[in-house]
Amino acid sequence: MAGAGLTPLEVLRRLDAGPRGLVESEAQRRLERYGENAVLPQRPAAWAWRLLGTLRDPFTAVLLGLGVISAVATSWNTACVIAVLVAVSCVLRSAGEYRADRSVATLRELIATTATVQRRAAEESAPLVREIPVEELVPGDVVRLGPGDMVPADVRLLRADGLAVHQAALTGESAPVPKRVPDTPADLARPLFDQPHLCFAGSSVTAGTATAVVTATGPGTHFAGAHRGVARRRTSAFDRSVNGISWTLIRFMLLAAPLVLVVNAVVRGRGLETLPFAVAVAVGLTPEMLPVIVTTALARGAADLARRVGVIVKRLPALHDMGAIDVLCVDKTGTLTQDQLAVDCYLDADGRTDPAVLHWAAVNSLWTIQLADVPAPDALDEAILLAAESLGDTAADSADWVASPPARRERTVSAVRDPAAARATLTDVTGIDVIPFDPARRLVTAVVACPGRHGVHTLVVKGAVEDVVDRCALDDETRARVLRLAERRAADGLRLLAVATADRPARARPYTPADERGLTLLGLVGLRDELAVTADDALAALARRGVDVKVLTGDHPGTAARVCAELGLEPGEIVTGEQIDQLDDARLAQLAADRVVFARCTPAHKARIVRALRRGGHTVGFLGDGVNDVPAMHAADVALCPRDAVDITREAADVVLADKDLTAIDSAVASGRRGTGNIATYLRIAVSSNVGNVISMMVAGVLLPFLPMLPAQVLVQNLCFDVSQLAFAYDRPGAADGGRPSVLRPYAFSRYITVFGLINAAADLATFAILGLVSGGQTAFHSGWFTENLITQALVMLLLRTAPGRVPGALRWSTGALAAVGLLLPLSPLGAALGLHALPYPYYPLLAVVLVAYGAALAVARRSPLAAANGA
Ligand SMILES: Nc1ncnc2c1ncn2[C@@H]1O[C@H](COP(=O)(O)OP(=O)(O)OP(=O)(O)O)[C@@H](O)[C@H]1O
Ligand SMILES: [Mg+2]
Repeated sequence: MAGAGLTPLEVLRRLDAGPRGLVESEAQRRLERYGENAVLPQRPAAWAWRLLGTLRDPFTAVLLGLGVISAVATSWNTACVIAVLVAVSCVLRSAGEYRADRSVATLRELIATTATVQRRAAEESAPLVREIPVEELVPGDVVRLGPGDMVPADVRLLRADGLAVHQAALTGESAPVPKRVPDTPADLARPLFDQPHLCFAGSSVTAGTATAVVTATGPGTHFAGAHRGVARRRTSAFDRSVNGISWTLIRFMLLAAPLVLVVNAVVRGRGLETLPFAVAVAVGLTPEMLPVIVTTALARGAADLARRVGVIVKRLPALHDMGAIDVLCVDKTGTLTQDQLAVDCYLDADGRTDPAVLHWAAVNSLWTIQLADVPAPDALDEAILLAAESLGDTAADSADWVASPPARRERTVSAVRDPAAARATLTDVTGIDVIPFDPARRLVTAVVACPGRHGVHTLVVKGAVEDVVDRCALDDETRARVLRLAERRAADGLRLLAVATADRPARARPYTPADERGLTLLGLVGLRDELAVTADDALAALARRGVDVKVLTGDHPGTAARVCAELGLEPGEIVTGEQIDQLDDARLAQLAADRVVFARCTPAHKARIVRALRRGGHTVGFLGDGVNDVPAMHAADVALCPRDAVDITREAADVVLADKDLTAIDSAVASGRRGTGNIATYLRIAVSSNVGNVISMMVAGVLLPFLPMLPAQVLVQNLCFDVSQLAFAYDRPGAADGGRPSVLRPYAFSRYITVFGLINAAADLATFAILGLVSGGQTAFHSGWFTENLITQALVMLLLRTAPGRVPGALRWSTGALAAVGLLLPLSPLGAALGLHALPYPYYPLLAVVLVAYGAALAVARRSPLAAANGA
């Protein structure tokens, strides 16, 4: 890190920067030099880079390998055709990706994380403070930090005021660490992350403000260093299916080519002259358009989602995974509910209304917000303060804690019907310390000094009922009574908090969770949260699609059950975090699959449940909005969040819902399934006909005294197939495909391609027989087979798509063109160049007979159980 032991001025000088900020033109130069400030650099926008990026997939690598072999064997025709194939594939893919990027770009801006930077228009201009996308930060930039910001790069503080940062992503330490500009030169003996004047990318500001100079950006940051080479997430559903099948095919192809060589050598005594032919067969067997189809199908889906329902797909494979999910786990507040809480009741331990309970809850809320300097006040604390205000507590005036939307304010005021209970104002008490909320402890404690009580500190604790009650000095009977009361109110759908206090001798030492003991219980505060408007429709739609919804919440089991019931989701028996702790992974996997609601979950529980479900063979999505959902989001196949989720949650999400509407999830699932359906159709059809062709080429190679097709012919035919099959990216898969999760199942897939590959080979062999009858010559044989192959391919494309009914335009055109090329190319000069020529007339009616028989065989086989589980 630049300048750990230097004074701020020395650091600025080293970075060739000043406290007034960089000049814009210089910042631009540095951006070009250092690149974007992104840990995983965004896909470069330049065309050349895009094209290079598309060379990385396995099929292209295999094709290039085969091209090199052909060039070495001086088979220039083959090498040229392969080069054309690679070029077509790369151009089409990058065009698809580019279109997809463009369509989400505007939406992406809505959710972009920004940094507050201080820059100057020219050398002598006054500094201007403005927001820029984090990616545009450069070393030497002067940035401002405030509560809730992600630290945008590695920075060195120039000024700091009460700054505390959360650096768990770097150190695993969950408590915020204070940061300041030291008066004396820094103590270099301390570990880097403990240096008080340095903050690092990957951490977030929990309190205070600062001005700092950027010392390193993007790949140069410590965060990037720590995460280099570490996969961000485990293999997703996409990797498992599409990539899995790709590799199976590549292995198959690598076997087939040597087999062709060996068979020809053994049976016909041919030597290395069959090498170009073997290479061509290998190329023919590769579904090299798969990456193009995948990109085009998914990019079209993503663009359509962005335009129609405001869904941002951050990485394309996530859309495939959306189509594959069969379980969607959701957090409750802010997803199923609106997170617009309003106080409904405040009760003492006996269930009687007691304003003192609300008062102390408000003391806790006020000082939590003030002292912990939380980024954005919790909706829960806002609601409590508003309710207290309407009771006469003057919190809102004296402490500008938050500006609330008027609608929320009104609802709260009308909910509190006891204005006579005005109490001592909140600000009479003075905040001393706070032990911030922690989703594992489920408590927050404010330590305050009350007027007129010298030498006494009062701990005010509020949190989940069970956790607060556990820390109170209560007899068993009272304890049971309070828990029963909580259960009754939770069953009404209220979100409940218990409030307790304790007096302690005043002290200077900071307070810790160990002090939260021997409390006096005051009572409960109940809050109501409206259900999200479209949540019930969304759940019903997902159920129709065969996606199980599970609720993973930190809330009370009763509250969770009630919310589910109101949304039409049968809650069944509820599992609690405590029960989860008793289970080993296997039992948890079983339980997680069977049950619907999991309450009192810590972030770790949520992640464990997701992992258990995945281990049980499910493809899992997780929709969450809070910091406490991030571990589960990382564990899931695909992570979703609403647009107003906190920065780091949006960071973790693959799919962001820009509108409040949860039914957008259903659209995303449908779109994912459509994309996957098209990919599956392509794979089934392309691979089964390729397999058929290889079988017939092997057989023909053995039977004939000449090569059954010249290498260039194999490749041109393959190029025609590939181009026509691109139409599948635009197909509408059958309605049935939308009703269940779309996963490519390798076993069903292999069976399918074997059956249809054999039918295809049978048609080819029938053609050979006819060709043998009509004319025996090598050129006639090549031409006849070429025509037959292209037409059968067009037939297969029409007959084996999953969707019944109308054939979309793109497919009609491409199959028509394919058949026309098959019939006409041998008649053209280009055909002559490839060694093809017109066929004798008697051939055509015979060919028609073969084609009709082939079409009938396909139609029958399609209805058989062999094609039923068709691999998608
Ligand atoms: N600001 C707060 N002060 C005190 N207690 C809180 C606060 N926020 C949450 N709690 C308690 O902690 C529990 C867990 O809350 P948390 O927000 O971690 O759970 P969650 O899983 O996000 O819940 P949800 O599904 O409702 O979003 C809540 O049920 C509540 O009892
Ligand atoms: Mg939550």
